[in-house]
Amino acid sequence: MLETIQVTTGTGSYDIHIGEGCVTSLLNDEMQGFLQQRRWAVITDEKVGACYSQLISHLSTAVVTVITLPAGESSKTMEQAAIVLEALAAAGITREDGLMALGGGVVGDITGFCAAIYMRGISWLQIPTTLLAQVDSSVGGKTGVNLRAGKNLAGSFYPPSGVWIDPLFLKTLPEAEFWSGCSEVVKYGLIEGPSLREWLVFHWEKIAARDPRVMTTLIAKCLQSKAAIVTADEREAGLRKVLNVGHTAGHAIEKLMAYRITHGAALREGMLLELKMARELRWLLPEQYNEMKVLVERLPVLATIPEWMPDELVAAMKGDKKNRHQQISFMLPRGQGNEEIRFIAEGIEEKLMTPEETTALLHRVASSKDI
Ligand SMILES: O=C(O)C(=O)C[C@@H](O)[C@H](O)[C@H](O)COP(=O)(O)O
Ligand SMILES: [Zn+2]
Repeated sequence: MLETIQVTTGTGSYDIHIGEGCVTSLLNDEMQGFLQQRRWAVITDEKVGACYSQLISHLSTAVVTVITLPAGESSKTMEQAAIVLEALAAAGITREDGLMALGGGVVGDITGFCAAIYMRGISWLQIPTTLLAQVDSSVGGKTGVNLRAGKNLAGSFYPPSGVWIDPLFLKTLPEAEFWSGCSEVVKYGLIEGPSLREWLVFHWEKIAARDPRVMTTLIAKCLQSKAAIVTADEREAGLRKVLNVGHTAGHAIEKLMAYRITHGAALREGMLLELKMARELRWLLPEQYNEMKVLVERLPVLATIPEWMPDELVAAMKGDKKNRHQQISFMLPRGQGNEEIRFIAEGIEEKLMTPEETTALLHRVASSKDI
């Protein structure tokens, strides 16, 4: 059984297919039909390539080359993208062919970036194998690489022509990668409100056990949320910024840790820090803050993160691409009493705080012990 969710944007529309075994069992006729439409260059990484070498060799007769990247965020660079582009040219990939990203978020981001610029743009396909990529980064068309100055600073919006999600890939995912993806899941819980949060709490044990049925529903819930947001605002002019909850602080932590920790490990700490900012501003009632914090804290601590000097955090956040007018931008939850909690881009649209006030708040929150 395949579930299909459509993403429609100004640049066209594409389908996200979710189904147990839709890739790993190679039984799905629709997927086979899709793959026969053109020749493909598969882009993967060392870990996925080693784990799924048989699958890759049987994927399709239309696969003409396999390009394998070193695993991990530290390979999401311009240098690595240049290596991929040269390999595509050497393999004779043309505009009529396509790139197939088989792997996690790093593989997807680099593949999409290369697809956007190779011969000024060729078709590409996402086959995400990690939870993080399945619930988040494979959808929405954000592609890119990191620069020394910060995370995802070079890239483009370049949607794939299709996304095929097989929850059975999660069976072989290392524990740390699994929980990294769960950080993005919890992020949807914060954005979507109490009903998704209650669903997550109720199913937490089954999620932790990677129950395939529950994981399929979970992925669909997250992507229904993301598809609606991206359909309404592909280019992140407004609404889409909500997907960056916890990310201003999270990206700064990743950068300060030289990308040696997972995105989800940093996101967990980033969400806690940003929730705390909202509490300090009294934008959340104590019980609202607690309910959200307790959900984030269900995630295991995935990395020992040093206690950052607030100055270092502020300096790292100053490079965030969401910033405007010297102002660090955060997506903070705001709710009063029984009012629905909504996220606002602090300091930008509503001009709620001056840059100095934001920095002072960050100092207060980052230097207090109970982050
Ligand atoms: O799709 C989006 O939009 C997101 O912000 C999803 C994030 O979870 C993801 O980490 C994204 O890559 C962050 O993008 P950036 O624009 O903040 O670099
Ligand atoms: Zn993210």
